[in-house]
Amino acid sequence: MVKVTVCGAAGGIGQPLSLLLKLNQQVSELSLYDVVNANGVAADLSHICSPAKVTGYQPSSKEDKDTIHKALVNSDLVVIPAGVPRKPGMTRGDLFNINASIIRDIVASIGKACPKAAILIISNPVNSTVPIAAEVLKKLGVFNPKKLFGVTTLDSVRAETFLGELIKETPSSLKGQISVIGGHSGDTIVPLVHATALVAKKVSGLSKSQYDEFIHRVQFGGDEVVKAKNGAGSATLSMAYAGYRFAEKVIGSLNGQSENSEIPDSSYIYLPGVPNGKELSQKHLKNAEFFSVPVILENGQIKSFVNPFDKLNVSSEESKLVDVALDGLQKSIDQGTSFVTGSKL
Ligand SMILES: NC(=O)C1=CN([C@@H]2O[C@H](COP(=O)(O)OP(=O)(O)OC[C@H]3O[C@@H](n4cnc5c(N)ncnc54)[C@H](O)[C@@H]3O)[C@@H](O)[C@H]2O)C=CC1
Ligand SMILES: O=C([O-])CC(=O)C(=O)O
Repeated sequence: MVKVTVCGAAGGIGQPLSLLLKLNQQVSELSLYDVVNANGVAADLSHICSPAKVTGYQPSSKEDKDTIHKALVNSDLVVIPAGVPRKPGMTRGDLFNINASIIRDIVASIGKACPKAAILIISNPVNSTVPIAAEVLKKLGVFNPKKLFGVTTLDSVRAETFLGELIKETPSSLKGQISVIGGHSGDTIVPLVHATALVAKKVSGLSKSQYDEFIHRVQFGGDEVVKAKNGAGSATLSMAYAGYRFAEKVIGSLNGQSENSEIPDSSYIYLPGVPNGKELSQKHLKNAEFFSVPVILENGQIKSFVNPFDKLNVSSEESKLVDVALDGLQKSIDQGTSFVTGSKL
Protein backbone atom coordinates (compact mmCIF):
# COMPACT_ATOMS: atom_id res chain seq x y z
CA MET A 1 0.00 0.00 0.00
CA VAL A 2 1.86 3.04 -1.22
CA LYS A 3 0.49 6.56 -1.61
CA VAL A 4 2.25 8.64 -4.25
CA THR A 5 1.63 12.35 -4.84
CA VAL A 6 2.70 14.12 -8.02
CA CYS A 7 3.07 17.92 -7.71
CA GLY A 8 2.85 19.43 -11.18
CA ALA A 9 0.77 16.46 -12.36
CA ALA A 10 -0.94 18.26 -15.26
CA GLY A 11 2.28 19.27 -17.01
CA GLY A 12 4.28 17.84 -19.88
CA ILE A 13 6.15 15.48 -17.55
CA GLY A 14 3.45 15.23 -14.90
CA GLN A 15 0.82 13.65 -17.15
CA PRO A 16 2.81 10.76 -18.65
CA LEU A 17 4.58 10.21 -15.32
CA SER A 18 1.23 9.98 -13.54
CA LEU A 19 0.06 7.51 -16.19
CA LEU A 20 3.06 5.27 -15.52
CA LEU A 21 2.50 5.53 -11.77
CA LYS A 22 -1.17 4.63 -12.24
CA LEU A 23 -0.05 1.42 -13.98
CA ASN A 24 2.15 0.40 -11.03
CA GLN A 25 0.29 -2.38 -9.18
CA GLN A 26 2.00 -1.46 -5.89
CA VAL A 27 0.53 2.06 -5.82
CA SER A 28 -2.72 2.09 -3.87
CA GLU A 29 -3.35 5.84 -3.94
CA LEU A 30 -2.28 8.38 -6.55
CA SER A 31 -2.76 12.00 -5.59
CA LEU A 32 -2.43 14.52 -8.42
CA TYR A 33 -1.75 18.13 -7.49
CA ASP A 34 -1.39 21.02 -9.92
CA VAL A 35 -2.40 24.67 -10.06
CA VAL A 36 -4.27 23.88 -13.31
CA ASN A 37 -6.20 20.91 -14.72
CA ALA A 38 -5.36 18.44 -11.93
CA ASN A 39 -9.02 17.37 -11.69
CA GLY A 40 -9.21 16.68 -15.42
CA VAL A 41 -6.06 14.57 -15.46
CA ALA A 42 -7.24 12.69 -12.36
CA ALA A 43 -10.69 11.98 -13.85
CA ASP A 44 -9.04 10.68 -17.03
CA LEU A 45 -6.52 8.41 -15.28
CA SER A 46 -9.11 7.16 -12.79
CA HIS A 47 -10.81 5.17 -15.57
CA ILE A 48 -7.78 2.91 -15.97
CA CYS A 49 -8.40 -0.51 -14.43
CA SER A 50 -5.41 -0.66 -12.09
CA PRO A 51 -5.55 -0.63 -8.25
CA ALA A 52 -4.53 2.98 -7.54
CA LYS A 53 -7.32 5.29 -6.42
CA VAL A 54 -6.71 8.59 -8.22
CA THR A 55 -7.67 11.98 -6.79
CA GLY A 56 -7.07 15.43 -8.25
CA TYR A 57 -6.24 18.47 -6.13
CA GLN A 58 -6.37 21.99 -7.55
CA PRO A 59 -6.06 25.05 -5.29
CA SER A 60 -8.82 27.63 -5.46
CA SER A 61 -6.43 30.59 -5.19
CA LYS A 62 -2.78 31.47 -4.60
CA GLU A 63 -3.50 31.73 -0.88
CA ASP A 64 -5.11 28.26 -0.69
CA LYS A 65 -2.65 26.04 1.23
CA ASP A 66 -5.28 23.53 2.41
CA THR A 67 -5.61 21.80 -0.95
CA ILE A 68 -1.93 20.89 -1.25
CA HIS A 69 -1.98 19.79 2.39
CA LYS A 70 -4.88 17.43 1.65
CA ALA A 71 -3.11 16.13 -1.46
CA LEU A 72 0.07 15.39 0.46
CA VAL A 73 -1.11 14.02 3.77
CA ASN A 74 -0.09 10.35 4.33
CA SER A 75 2.10 10.27 1.19
CA ASP A 76 4.95 7.77 1.16
CA LEU A 77 6.47 9.31 -1.95
CA VAL A 78 6.15 12.78 -3.50
CA VAL A 79 7.41 13.38 -7.03
CA ILE A 80 7.82 17.01 -8.14
CA PRO A 81 7.87 18.02 -11.80
CA ALA A 82 6.23 21.42 -11.05
CA GLY A 83 7.64 24.56 -12.60
CA VAL A 84 8.61 26.06 -15.91
CA PRO A 85 10.72 24.33 -18.57
CA ARG A 86 13.39 25.90 -20.80
CA LYS A 87 12.96 27.60 -24.16
CA PRO A 88 15.74 27.76 -26.78
CA GLY A 89 18.60 30.01 -25.68
CA MET A 90 17.99 29.46 -21.96
CA THR A 91 20.13 27.52 -19.50
CA ARG A 92 18.59 25.48 -16.71
CA GLY A 93 19.98 28.14 -14.36
CA ASP A 94 17.74 30.71 -16.07
CA LEU A 95 14.75 28.84 -14.58
CA PHE A 96 15.91 29.57 -11.03
CA ASN A 97 13.99 32.83 -10.65
CA ILE A 98 10.63 31.14 -11.17
CA ASN A 99 11.20 27.56 -10.02
CA ALA A 100 13.10 28.29 -6.79
CA SER A 101 10.04 29.69 -5.03
CA ILE A 102 7.76 26.98 -6.47
CA ILE A 103 10.02 24.28 -4.99
CA ARG A 104 10.47 26.14 -1.71
CA ASP A 105 6.72 26.38 -1.21
CA ILE A 106 5.87 22.83 -2.27
CA VAL A 107 8.62 21.36 -0.09
CA ALA A 108 7.49 23.48 2.88
CA SER A 109 4.03 21.95 2.44
CA ILE A 110 5.59 18.46 2.33
CA GLY A 111 7.55 19.25 5.51
CA LYS A 112 4.28 20.09 7.24
CA ALA A 113 1.90 17.50 5.72
CA CYS A 114 4.03 14.38 5.20
CA PRO A 115 7.54 14.94 6.61
CA LYS A 116 8.38 11.23 6.40
CA ALA A 117 7.75 10.93 2.64
CA ALA A 118 10.54 10.27 0.16
CA ILE A 119 10.86 13.32 -2.12
CA LEU A 120 11.93 13.15 -5.76
CA ILE A 121 12.76 16.51 -7.31
CA ILE A 122 12.59 16.79 -11.07
CA SER A 123 12.15 20.58 -11.43
CA ASN A 124 15.15 22.45 -12.78
CA PRO A 125 17.73 23.62 -12.05
CA VAL A 126 18.08 20.35 -10.08
CA ASN A 127 21.58 21.39 -8.97
CA SER A 128 19.91 24.20 -6.97
CA THR A 129 16.36 23.00 -6.34
CA VAL A 130 17.56 20.04 -4.27
CA PRO A 131 19.69 22.29 -1.98
CA ILE A 132 16.61 24.54 -1.69
CA ALA A 133 14.53 21.55 -0.59
CA ALA A 134 17.17 20.46 1.93
CA GLU A 135 17.38 23.92 3.43
CA VAL A 136 13.59 24.24 3.72
CA LEU A 137 13.32 20.87 5.46
CA LYS A 138 16.22 21.78 7.78
CA LYS A 139 14.46 25.02 8.69
CA LEU A 140 11.30 23.07 9.52
CA GLY A 141 13.35 20.59 11.59
CA VAL A 142 12.26 17.56 9.52
CA PHE A 143 15.17 16.98 7.12
CA ASN A 144 15.94 13.31 6.46
CA PRO A 145 18.78 13.36 3.89
CA LYS A 146 18.19 9.69 3.13
CA LYS A 147 14.81 10.59 1.66
CA LEU A 148 15.65 13.56 -0.56
CA PHE A 149 16.49 12.71 -4.18
CA GLY A 150 17.35 14.91 -7.15
CA VAL A 151 16.22 13.01 -10.22
CA THR A 152 19.17 12.63 -12.61
CA THR A 153 18.06 9.33 -14.16
CA LEU A 154 17.53 10.91 -17.58
CA ASP A 155 21.30 11.38 -17.83
CA SER A 156 21.79 7.63 -17.31
CA VAL A 157 19.02 6.85 -19.78
CA ARG A 158 20.72 9.07 -22.39
CA ALA A 159 24.15 7.61 -21.64
CA GLU A 160 22.83 4.08 -22.19
CA THR A 161 21.06 5.07 -25.41
CA PHE A 162 23.90 7.11 -26.96
CA LEU A 163 26.67 4.69 -25.97
CA GLY A 164 24.60 1.75 -27.17
CA GLU A 165 24.30 3.41 -30.58
CA LEU A 166 28.06 3.99 -30.71
CA ILE A 167 29.32 0.60 -29.56
CA LYS A 168 26.48 -1.24 -31.29
CA GLU A 169 24.97 -2.76 -28.15
CA THR A 170 21.30 -2.76 -27.19
CA PRO A 171 20.95 0.20 -24.81
CA SER A 172 19.05 -1.95 -22.29
CA SER A 173 22.09 -4.23 -21.96
CA LEU A 174 24.05 -1.21 -20.66
CA LYS A 175 21.65 -0.59 -17.77
CA GLY A 176 23.64 -1.19 -14.60
CA GLN A 177 26.90 -1.32 -16.59
CA ILE A 178 27.67 2.40 -16.82
CA SER A 179 27.03 5.27 -14.48
CA VAL A 180 26.50 9.02 -14.53
CA ILE A 181 27.55 11.09 -11.54
CA GLY A 182 27.84 14.80 -10.65
CA GLY A 183 24.93 17.14 -11.23
CA HIS A 184 22.21 17.65 -13.83
CA SER A 185 23.34 20.41 -16.15
CA GLY A 186 25.92 20.64 -18.92
CA ASP A 187 29.45 19.98 -17.72
CA THR A 188 28.32 19.09 -14.19
CA ILE A 189 27.13 15.80 -15.75
CA VAL A 190 29.91 13.17 -15.67
CA PRO A 191 29.36 9.86 -17.50
CA LEU A 192 31.54 6.96 -16.29
CA VAL A 193 32.02 4.11 -18.71
CA HIS A 194 34.95 2.05 -17.38
CA ALA A 195 33.23 0.33 -14.48
CA THR A 196 32.87 -3.07 -16.14
CA ALA A 197 35.65 -4.69 -18.16
CA LEU A 198 33.27 -5.57 -20.98
CA VAL A 199 32.02 -2.03 -21.64
CA ALA A 200 35.45 -0.47 -20.96
CA LYS A 201 36.93 -2.68 -23.69
CA LYS A 202 34.29 -1.62 -26.20
CA VAL A 203 34.74 2.04 -25.30
CA SER A 204 38.50 1.70 -25.80
CA GLY A 205 37.71 0.90 -29.44
CA LEU A 206 36.16 4.35 -29.95
CA SER A 207 38.19 7.19 -31.45
CA LYS A 208 38.90 10.22 -29.24
CA SER A 209 36.43 12.30 -31.23
CA GLN A 210 33.72 9.63 -30.89
CA TYR A 211 34.30 9.47 -27.12
CA ASP A 212 34.28 13.27 -26.79
CA GLU A 213 31.11 13.49 -28.85
CA PHE A 214 29.45 10.88 -26.60
CA ILE A 215 30.35 12.85 -23.45
CA HIS A 216 29.08 16.07 -25.03
CA ARG A 217 25.81 14.44 -26.12
CA VAL A 218 25.08 13.16 -22.62
CA GLN A 219 26.01 16.51 -21.05
CA PHE A 220 23.96 18.56 -23.51
CA GLY A 221 21.26 16.03 -24.50
CA GLY A 222 18.60 18.27 -22.96
CA ASP A 223 19.50 21.02 -25.47
CA GLU A 224 18.77 18.68 -28.40
CA VAL A 225 15.17 18.31 -27.22
CA VAL A 226 14.74 22.00 -26.35
CA LYS A 227 15.95 22.91 -29.85
CA ALA A 228 13.74 20.32 -31.58
CA LYS A 229 10.65 21.42 -29.61
CA ASN A 230 11.44 24.99 -30.69
CA GLY A 231 9.76 26.90 -27.87
CA ALA A 232 7.27 24.20 -26.85
CA GLY A 233 9.32 23.08 -23.84
CA SER A 234 11.94 20.47 -23.01
CA ALA A 235 12.11 16.71 -22.56
CA THR A 236 8.83 15.40 -21.17
CA LEU A 237 8.28 11.83 -22.41
CA SER A 238 11.84 10.57 -21.93
CA MET A 239 11.80 12.36 -18.58
CA ALA A 240 8.55 10.70 -17.56
CA TYR A 241 10.16 7.34 -18.37
CA ALA A 242 13.31 8.27 -16.44
CA GLY A 243 11.41 9.70 -13.46
CA TYR A 244 9.24 6.62 -13.34
CA ARG A 245 12.28 4.34 -13.55
CA PHE A 246 13.60 5.91 -10.37
CA ALA A 247 10.20 6.23 -8.64
CA GLU A 248 9.53 2.54 -9.33
CA LYS A 249 12.71 1.67 -7.43
CA VAL A 250 11.61 3.75 -4.45
CA ILE A 251 8.14 2.16 -4.50
CA GLY A 252 9.68 -1.32 -4.81
CA SER A 253 11.99 -0.63 -1.86
CA LEU A 254 9.00 0.47 0.23
CA ASN A 255 7.59 -2.99 -0.45
CA GLY A 256 10.76 -4.77 0.57
CA GLN A 257 12.29 -5.26 -2.88
CA SER A 258 16.05 -4.89 -3.12
CA GLU A 259 18.36 -3.56 -5.83
CA ASN A 260 19.55 -6.10 -8.38
CA SER A 261 21.77 -3.97 -10.66
CA GLU A 262 25.52 -4.07 -10.21
CA ILE A 263 25.53 -0.29 -10.57
CA PRO A 264 22.17 1.20 -9.54
CA ASP A 265 20.85 4.48 -10.97
CA SER A 266 22.34 7.62 -9.50
CA SER A 267 20.56 10.37 -7.64
CA TYR A 268 21.66 13.86 -6.60
CA ILE A 269 21.78 13.66 -2.81
CA TYR A 270 22.99 15.45 0.33
CA LEU A 271 26.19 13.53 1.00
CA PRO A 272 26.89 14.56 4.62
CA GLY A 273 23.57 13.00 5.61
CA VAL A 274 24.15 9.48 4.28
CA PRO A 275 26.52 6.78 5.58
CA ASN A 276 30.12 7.44 4.38
CA GLY A 277 28.96 10.43 2.33
CA LYS A 278 31.00 12.97 4.25
CA GLU A 279 34.19 10.95 3.72
CA LEU A 280 33.52 10.71 -0.04
CA SER A 281 32.91 14.44 -0.21
CA GLN A 282 36.07 15.33 1.73
CA LYS A 283 38.36 12.87 -0.03
CA HIS A 284 37.27 13.25 -3.64
CA LEU A 285 34.76 16.07 -4.07
CA LYS A 286 36.33 19.20 -2.55
CA ASN A 287 33.72 19.04 0.25
CA ALA A 288 30.77 19.39 -2.15
CA GLU A 289 27.63 18.64 -0.15
CA PHE A 290 25.40 17.64 -3.06
CA PHE A 291 26.48 15.18 -5.73
CA SER A 292 24.85 12.47 -7.78
CA VAL A 293 26.07 8.94 -7.03
CA PRO A 294 24.57 5.46 -7.56
CA VAL A 295 22.23 4.85 -4.63
CA ILE A 296 21.08 1.64 -2.99
CA LEU A 297 17.62 1.91 -1.48
CA GLU A 298 15.87 0.25 1.40
CA ASN A 299 12.38 1.01 2.65
CA GLY A 300 12.04 4.20 0.61
CA GLN A 301 15.36 5.66 1.65
CA ILE A 302 19.08 5.56 0.90
CA LYS A 303 20.75 2.60 2.57
CA SER A 304 24.17 3.19 0.99
CA PHE A 305 25.81 4.34 -2.23
CA VAL A 306 28.41 2.98 -4.62
CA ASN A 307 31.59 5.00 -4.18
CA PRO A 308 32.62 5.76 -7.78
CA PHE A 309 36.27 6.20 -6.84
CA ASP A 310 36.44 2.76 -5.18
CA LYS A 311 34.21 0.76 -7.47
CA LEU A 312 33.72 2.36 -10.88
CA ASN A 313 37.29 2.61 -12.24
CA VAL A 314 37.17 6.38 -12.75
CA SER A 315 39.72 7.16 -15.48
CA SER A 316 42.07 10.16 -15.37
CA GLU A 317 39.96 11.81 -18.08
CA GLU A 318 36.80 11.23 -16.03
CA SER A 319 38.55 12.65 -12.95
CA LYS A 320 39.15 15.86 -14.88
CA LEU A 321 35.45 15.99 -15.76
CA VAL A 322 34.63 15.62 -12.05
CA ASP A 323 36.85 18.63 -11.27
CA VAL A 324 35.06 20.76 -13.85
CA ALA A 325 31.70 19.56 -12.54
CA LEU A 326 32.55 20.50 -8.96
CA ASP A 327 33.27 24.13 -9.87
CA GLY A 328 29.90 24.56 -11.56
CA LEU A 329 28.02 22.64 -8.89
CA GLN A 330 29.28 24.70 -5.98
CA LYS A 331 27.85 27.92 -7.44
CA SER A 332 24.43 26.30 -7.97
CA ILE A 333 24.43 24.77 -4.48
CA ASP A 334 25.30 28.12 -2.88
CA GLN A 335 22.61 29.87 -4.92
CA GLY A 336 19.99 27.36 -3.76
CA THR A 337 21.02 27.38 -0.12
CA SER A 338 21.19 31.15 0.21
CA PHE A 339 17.78 31.53 -1.45
CA VAL A 340 16.12 29.88 1.54
CA THR A 341 18.03 31.84 4.18
CA GLY A 342 15.72 34.73 4.96
CA SER A 343 12.74 33.14 3.20
CA LYS A 344 9.54 32.93 5.20
CA LEU A 345 8.11 29.40 5.10
N1 LIG B 1 15.39 16.46 -13.84
C1 LIG B 1 15.35 16.33 -15.15
O1 LIG B 1 16.09 15.51 -15.71
C2 LIG B 1 14.41 17.12 -15.98
C3 LIG B 1 13.75 18.18 -15.43
N2 LIG B 1 12.85 18.91 -16.17
C4 LIG B 1 12.20 20.04 -15.50
O2 LIG B 1 10.90 19.66 -15.06
C5 LIG B 1 10.07 20.82 -14.90
C6 LIG B 1 8.70 20.60 -15.54
O3 LIG B 1 8.81 20.46 -16.92
P1 LIG B 1 7.51 20.24 -17.85
O4 LIG B 1 6.62 19.22 -17.27
O5 LIG B 1 7.97 20.10 -19.24
O6 LIG B 1 6.80 21.68 -17.67
P2 LIG B 1 5.25 22.04 -17.91
O7 LIG B 1 5.17 23.52 -17.97
O8 LIG B 1 4.71 21.26 -19.04
O9 LIG B 1 4.55 21.50 -16.59
C7 LIG B 1 4.80 22.04 -15.34
C8 LIG B 1 3.55 21.93 -14.50
O10 LIG B 1 3.83 22.49 -13.22
C9 LIG B 1 2.65 23.16 -12.81
N3 LIG B 1 2.96 24.09 -11.75
C10 LIG B 1 3.52 25.33 -11.84
N4 LIG B 1 3.59 25.89 -10.61
C11 LIG B 1 3.10 24.98 -9.75
C12 LIG B 1 2.93 24.97 -8.34
N5 LIG B 1 3.27 26.00 -7.58
N6 LIG B 1 2.37 23.89 -7.79
C13 LIG B 1 2.01 22.82 -8.55
N7 LIG B 1 2.15 22.77 -9.88
C14 LIG B 1 2.69 23.85 -10.46
C15 LIG B 1 2.12 23.82 -14.08
O11 LIG B 1 0.75 24.18 -13.94
C16 LIG B 1 2.35 22.72 -15.09
O12 LIG B 1 1.23 21.88 -15.21
C17 LIG B 1 10.87 21.96 -15.55
O13 LIG B 1 11.48 22.73 -14.54
C18 LIG B 1 11.92 21.23 -16.37
O14 LIG B 1 13.07 22.00 -16.58
C19 LIG B 1 12.58 18.60 -17.47
C20 LIG B 1 13.21 17.52 -18.06
C21 LIG B 1 14.20 16.74 -17.38
O1 LIG C 1 17.11 20.37 -20.80
C1 LIG C 1 16.21 20.71 -20.03
O2 LIG C 1 15.96 21.87 -19.71
C2 LIG C 1 15.38 19.64 -19.40
C3 LIG C 1 16.30 18.66 -18.78
O3 LIG C 1 16.74 18.82 -17.66
C4 LIG C 1 16.80 17.57 -19.63
O4 LIG C 1 16.24 17.28 -20.69
O5 LIG C 1 17.79 16.96 -19.23
